[in-house]
Amino acid sequence: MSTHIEAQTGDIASTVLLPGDPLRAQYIAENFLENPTRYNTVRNAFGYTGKYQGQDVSVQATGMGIPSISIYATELIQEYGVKKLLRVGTCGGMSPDIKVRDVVIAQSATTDSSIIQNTFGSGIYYAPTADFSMLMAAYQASQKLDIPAKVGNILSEDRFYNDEIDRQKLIDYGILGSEMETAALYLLAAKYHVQALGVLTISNHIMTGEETTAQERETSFNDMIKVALETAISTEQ
Ligand SMILES: O=P(O)(O)O[C@H]1O[C@H](CO)[C@@H](O)[C@H]1O
Ligand SMILES: O=c1cc[nH]c(=O)[nH]1
Repeated sequence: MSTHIEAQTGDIASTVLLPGDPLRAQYIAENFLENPTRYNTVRNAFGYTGKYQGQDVSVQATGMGIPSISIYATELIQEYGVKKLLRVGTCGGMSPDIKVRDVVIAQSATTDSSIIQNTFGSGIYYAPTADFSMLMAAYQASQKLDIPAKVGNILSEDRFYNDEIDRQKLIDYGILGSEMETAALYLLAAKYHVQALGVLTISNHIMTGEETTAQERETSFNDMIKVALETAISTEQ
């Protein structure tokens, strides 16, 4: 048992999918995993372990934002020996090349969070980066499944409501979209020498105001989940 997860040692697989939303964790467990068992209800941050294609996979809700995912990622790695962490989250499109329902694989995660400065001090602008073997596996999985995926730099923003940020400049420098956790996940994976990747689905477009319907969200969420699960099992030792 860790501070925020009530699982026993061995209850959590070495590969874990990480949605922000606890109900998405439940949806993934109930619709994609065989024989899922729930190992965590602390704070309703549901966690499940089941089998996908015969291999153990867990799914743990992380909540919203860098402070919250940092708690779950740290406890999963340090207390439960998790080695592969796959965020499955929603993302607001920013680039004109990105459309709602697209799947985005986060090659790197720019951030306005103070975690970089708090970790390295001033003067170092560390670039949180995905694990290359997982990135490659996710891209190959998306091709195999015929789910087009865009790969690139995303923004992990500290604030959902943020009027001050210069979004156009970030778009000009190649940022595809904005979410709120991946930079911390990549930073912690580097710190603890484990592997991490963010696979995201574009739920809305921040610049155009376009939204997805509930049905479209379900389909595009399923695409993201399939890519993440295929990545989980293809990179399992
Ligand atoms: O859909 P999830 O995984 O929660 O991710 C995105 O949605 C939340 C904001 O609505 C933030 O957590 C953001 O990163
Ligand atoms: O952080 C997020 C996630 C989804 N959509 C947004 O606009 N922002």
